[in-house]
Amino acid sequence: MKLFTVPQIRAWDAYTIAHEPISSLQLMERASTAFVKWFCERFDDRCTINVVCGMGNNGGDGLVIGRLLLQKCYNVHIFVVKHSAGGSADFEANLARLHPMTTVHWITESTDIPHFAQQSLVIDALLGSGLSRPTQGFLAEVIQKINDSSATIIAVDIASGLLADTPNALSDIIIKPDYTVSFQCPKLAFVQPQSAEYVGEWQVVDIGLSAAYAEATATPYFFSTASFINDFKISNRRKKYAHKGSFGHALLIGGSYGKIGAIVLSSKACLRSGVGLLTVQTPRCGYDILQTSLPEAMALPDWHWMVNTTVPNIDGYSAVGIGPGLGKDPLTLQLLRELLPKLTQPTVFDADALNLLSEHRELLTLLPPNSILTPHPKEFQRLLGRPWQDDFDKLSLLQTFAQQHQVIVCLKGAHTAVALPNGTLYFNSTGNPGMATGGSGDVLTGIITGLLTQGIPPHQAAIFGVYQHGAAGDRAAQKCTQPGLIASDIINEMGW
Ligand SMILES: NC(=O)C1=CN([C@@H]2O[C@H](COP(=O)(O)OP(=O)(O)OC[C@H]3O[C@@H](n4cnc5c(N)ncnc54)[C@H](OP(=O)(O)O)[C@@H]3O)[C@@H](O)[C@H]2O)[C@@H](O)CC1
Ligand SMILES: Nc1ncnc2c1ncn2[C@@H]1O[C@H](COP(=O)(O)OP(=O)(O)O)[C@@H](O)[C@H]1O
Ligand SMILES: [K+]
Repeated sequence: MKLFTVPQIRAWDAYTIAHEPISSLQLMERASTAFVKWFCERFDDRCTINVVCGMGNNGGDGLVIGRLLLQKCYNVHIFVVKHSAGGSADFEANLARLHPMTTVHWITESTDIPHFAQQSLVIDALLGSGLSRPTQGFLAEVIQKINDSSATIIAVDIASGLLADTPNALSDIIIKPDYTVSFQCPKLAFVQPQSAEYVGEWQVVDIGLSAAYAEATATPYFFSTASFINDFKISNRRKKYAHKGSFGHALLIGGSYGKIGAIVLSSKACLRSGVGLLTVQTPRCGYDILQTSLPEAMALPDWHWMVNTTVPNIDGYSAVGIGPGLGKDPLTLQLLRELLPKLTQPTVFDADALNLLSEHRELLTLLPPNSILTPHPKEFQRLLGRPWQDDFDKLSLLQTFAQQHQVIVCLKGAHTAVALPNGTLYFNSTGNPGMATGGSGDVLTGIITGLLTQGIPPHQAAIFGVYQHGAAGDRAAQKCTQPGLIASDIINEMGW
């Protein structure tokens, strides 16, 4: 799914209105109907609902939502914050439609702000994507009062005061919703850690904006949904006469004394991704551990007891993964230095392989094009050599890094962002905080190395691998709960 900026979404609305054709008033009705459908599936008519509206089209949505809920016999109170002399045309039209049904409570000064009771619901329709400046005055006071209440808050389209495509100032006063129900496509802010408290649990509802516009409009941002991933057509079917040679031979290099588990986890995940053969280079202290815990893998023990030091003969391997548990010993650095110019096969760099690259930045120029790097935010900061100002700055640095080095970077975390060498970014839709546990990233390295080994092109291996890793994590969390989840559970749930 493509992610669009606010100006693009506005153009998308206008294109749909012109080409469907549909009036903007009807489009508002359609959007609000989609919201109400979502709402009624979750909340019954025993609750008290406060719809708090502004005077733009987001407020217009609020008025329609209020009317539709009244028609469904919900207990609805409608408030309008008078932040400008007149409302948008669609707001005014819907205000007129509401009058025979109920009284609208106008908020014109601080003393008009109601108390929102603990058990009630607040539908936030103050400001949407038309936010043009920070909230102030009694509008900000209303937001503060809603946030201070214990009511359940549901934002219409986007939380009032939250900027969709650019960072907010720390001092901005913004609704902190429990849920955001957004129209047609997620906003960029929804996949940034810094906006988390201003988004809550979010869901996109389809309001039937033009498919032709979406197809024709370019964007660097994508959201990897199930249907998007299915379009890759990466099959889980194996041909009847397939043999182990049909699925490639992976080489994983990693582990050091005390961190052999990391490379074992990667190895297990690599095997489960479907590779024909797997060879694992570990220091000698890892030999018995690997052979015992994973008899399916072949071991290539380094002469050194504690760390990897030897550049293996990489001829014949379909793909390479290096880093989990690797350590940063000077002898291992030497290995990496000598390995880099020899690599002709697709390669994944993770963990200490990335840290060594950060500490010896001249090595970055030796990365083969389309290599896949899988840093967590701290590792990415080390690769950059400097911190970022905010999440949007981070995204732009990520795009630039991928373009400059012609590599694929999977910046891990909730909504892992995969940056391609052409500057596009794919935000992942799967995964859960249960995966914030040691070894989860090692599993990802094994999965992506395994996909590369089977001949899947690097950009697909990265996006698909990240998606499937999160999906396996979601299945694992269903079984073990989020706190109970460990990295091995992700491996046990792998399969596509
Ligand atoms: N057909 C469509 O387009 C559809 C649109 N849809 C809905 O429309 C929403 C976007 O609507 P919108 O563009 O009218 O913007 P919205 O956020 O309601 O506010 C704009 C008003 O607020 C004002 N204002 C801004 N910032 C302010 C501040 N800090 N403090 C005070 N005032 C402030 C601003 O004033 P101005 O900047 O002009 O001075 C203007 O008067 C979108 O999120 C979705 O919910 C859906 O129905 C689907 C169909
Ligand atoms: N809150 C979260 N939501 C979704 N996925 C997460 C979350 N926290 C961590 N993950 C995933 O778990 C993995 C953690 O990787 P990493 O930090 O490298 O762990 P390790 O080094 O212990 O293997 C990443 O793939 C990341 O996307
Ligand atoms: K809103």
